Amino acid sequence: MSALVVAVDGPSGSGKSSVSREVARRLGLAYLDTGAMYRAATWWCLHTGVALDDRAAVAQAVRDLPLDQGVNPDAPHVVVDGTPVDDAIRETRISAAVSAVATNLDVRDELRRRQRAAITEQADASSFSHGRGIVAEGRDITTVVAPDADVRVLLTASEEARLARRARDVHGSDDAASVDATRDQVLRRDADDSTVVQFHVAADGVVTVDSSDLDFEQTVAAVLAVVEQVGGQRA
Ligand SMILES: Nc1ncnc2c1ncn2[C@@H]1O[C@H](COP(=O)(O)OP(=O)(O)O)[C@@H](O)[C@H]1O
Ligand SMILES: Nc1ccn([C@H]2C[C@H](O)[C@@H](COP(=O)(O)OP(=O)(O)O)O2)c(=O)n1
Repeated sequence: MSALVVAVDGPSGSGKSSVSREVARRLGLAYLDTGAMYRAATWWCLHTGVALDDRAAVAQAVRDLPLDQGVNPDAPHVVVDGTPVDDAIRETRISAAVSAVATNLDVRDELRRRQRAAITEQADASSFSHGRGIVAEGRDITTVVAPDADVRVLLTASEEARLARRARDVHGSDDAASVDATRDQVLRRDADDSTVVQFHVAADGVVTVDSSDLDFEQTVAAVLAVVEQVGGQRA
C-alpha cells in the first residue's frame, strides 16, 4: 500500500501538536510540525536583526532560512544555522511575534513550498526517512498545503479549554490570573492568523474532532478512529 498522509489543522491549544505527534508515533509515521517552521522563521529574523515590519526583508530572510527540522516523532528537532532552537522557539517573545511573520504572504509561499516537499518526501516510499507516511499539522494543511491528503482532520476545542491548556503549559496553572496572561498568546494570535488562513471551520471533506470534553488519550483515540475509518477506505 502507498504511504499514508494525515493532515491536521486547528487553533492554538486545540492539542494538534501533541495529539498529532502521538498519532504519528502510534502509526509509525513521520511527524511535521509546521507551526515550528513559522516559529523558527521568527526566531531567525529576530536573531539576525531583521525588522518584522519590513515585509520584503522578512520574506528574503525566510527564503534564506537555513532550517533543519527532524520528522521523527520520538525525537523531533529544529536546528537553525547549526543552533538547536527547540526551546527558544516556544518562548513567549516568539509566540508574541510569530503572527507578524506568519501573515506575510511571501513567507507563507516559501514555507508552504518546503512543507509540501517534506510531505512528498515522506509520502514517496522510495525516499521516506521515518515510517510509511506522515502526519502534518498546522493551520492550512488540510486546505492549502495538502488538500489531497488521505485523511484530513480539524481539531477544535472551546476557547475555555484552549486557554486553560495553554495556561497550564506556560504558567503551570489554570487559575484566573494564568488564563488572563495567556489570552494574547491564544486569542489575539488566532485572530491575527485568521486574517490569512481559515482554521475555525472544517472545509469540505475535513472531519472535525472536538476535544473540549476529551482528555489527551481520548483525543488521540478519536483521531486514530478517523484515520482508520477514512484512511481505511483507500485503494
Ligand atoms: N484533549 C486534551 N485534553 C487535555 N489537554 C490536552 C488535550 N490535548 C492536548 N492537551 C494538552 O494541552 C496543551 C496544548 O496542546 P498542544 O498540542 O500544544 O496544542 P496546539 O498545538 O493545538 O497549540 C499540551 O500541554 C497538551 O498536552
Ligand atoms: N500551517 C501553519 C502553522 C502555523 N502557523 C502560524 C500560526 C501560529 O501563530 C504560529 C505558530 O504555530 P503553532 O502551531 O506552533 O502555534 P500553537 O502551538 O498552536 O500555539 O504559526 C501558520 O500560519 N500556518
